[in-house]
Formats: sequence, structure tokens, C-alpha cells
Amino acid sequence: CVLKASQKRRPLSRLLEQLLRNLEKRDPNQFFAWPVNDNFAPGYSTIIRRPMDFSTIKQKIDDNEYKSLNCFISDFKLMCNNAMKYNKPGTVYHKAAKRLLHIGLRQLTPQKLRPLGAILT
Ligand SMILES: COc1ccc(C(=O)NC2CCC2)cc1-c1cc(C(C)=O)n2cccnc12
Repeated sequence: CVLKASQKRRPLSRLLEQLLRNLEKRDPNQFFAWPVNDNFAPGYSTIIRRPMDFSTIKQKIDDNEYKSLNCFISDFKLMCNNAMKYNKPGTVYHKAAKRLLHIGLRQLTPQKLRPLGAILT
């Protein structure tokens, strides 16, 4: 079927959506799926100045706000670092963030991304 202009995804958006899906799989408890709620995380919005989560990243992809892969990677790092800042080491969230950051960045290395073609140039 012929894709309508509105359905035609920009190559970068298609790549970022694929990378996002792979990262989300590494968050089975969905701790990073939605914005952190101050009711469950006392003082969160005063401690974390720039909150970030997977649903916000998805919305930014859909709104074509990412102009490069690096901007996408920066938001992923921000999301993980926020969790390691707010949550004390040893907590389930700090450990999940540290693990997610490590696994995620390993998926986002040039060696892993090169097979996806010249889109990144
Ligand atoms: C979208 O955020 C969440 C969604 C669900 C849960 C959750 O199911 N927590 C249960 C595990 C023990 C209660 C936790 C969180 C959560 C993430 C976070 C992060 C990412 O800092 N957080 C911090 C303090 C308290 N709760 C959370």
C-alpha cells in the first residue's frame, strides 16, 4: 500500500523508535516508562530539574524534536542519571538505572549502529 505523506516516517525517527523499543525491553518493571510522580518520590521535582522518561522520549521522536542520534542518547543518559541522583545507591531504582545505562550505551556504540547504515552520517 502506498504510505500517505503523514504516515511516511523520517529515517531518523524510524531508527530512534527501533532503538527506543530495544531500550524499553531492558526496563521490565517499567520504572522508566512514565514520568516519576512526586507522590511516590518525595521532593523529586525539586531535586531533578530536567525529568526524563521513555514516554517523553517517544513523544519527542513523534514530534521530530531529535535532530540527531546524539540528542536521543543525551536524553537516555539524562533519564538514567536522574535516577542515580535522586535514588540512593543500593535502592532498586539506583541499581536499575545503573544497569540500564550500561546496557543501553552498549547498544548505542558505533559498532552496533554502523550496520544500520549511512543514516547516521
Ligand atoms: C514511573 O516510575 C515508577 C513506576 C512504578 C514504580 C513501581 O512499580 N515501584 C514498585 C517497586 C516497589 C514499588 C516505580 C516508579 C519509580 C521510578 C523511579 C525513578 C526512575 O526514580 N522512582 C523513584 C522513586 C519511587 N518510585 C519510582
